[in-house]
Amino acid sequence: MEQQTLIVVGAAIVSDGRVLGAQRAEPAALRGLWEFPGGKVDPGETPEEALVRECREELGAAIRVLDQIGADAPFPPSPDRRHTRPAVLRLLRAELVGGEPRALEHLSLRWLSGSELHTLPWLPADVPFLDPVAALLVPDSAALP
Ligand SMILES: Nc1nc2c([nH]c(=O)n2[C@H]2C[C@H](O)[C@@H](COP(=O)(O)OP(=O)(O)OP(=O)(O)O)O2)c(=O)[nH]1
Repeated sequence: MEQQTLIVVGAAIVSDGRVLGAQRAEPAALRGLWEFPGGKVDPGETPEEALVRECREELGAAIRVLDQIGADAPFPPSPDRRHTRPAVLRLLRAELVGGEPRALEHLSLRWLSGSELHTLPWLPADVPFLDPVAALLVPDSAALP
């Protein structure tokens, strides 16, 4: 039987021209790399519901999901085999509607301008999304008051 594709949703939360980047704590092979907050869509959940849940759990914040950025990007099984199904990363633009994000499960969080976005080591699946996300941001921090 063919395995169903695992959808991982990430949130490009944009506020004041910056996007929220999150630094992974685990697994060891991914520790220190940057990602968009989010996670796997659970059975019975829509991708949007999963993203709202993940942001509440990981950031302690409420978001509203807007539209999808780019197309689903396939990525390989996780190095620790926590998932072995074919997987795609779906990036959804979102806005904060409640609470200030906190690093409840990440090593750190940063609000990134367009130029800062490209200076960090991202998970490989995220790299193709950086240019379309940067287009939504102020070009660099110096441009902000
Ligand atoms: N959250 C998130 N995961 C990403 C991104 N890019 C990327 O390749 N991934 C990968 C890393 C993991 O292999 C997988 C998501 O796993 P996860 O551990 O964040 O998901 P989860 O919270 O649902 O995990 P679990 O502990 O319930 O198993 O997707 C991204 O931008 N955000």
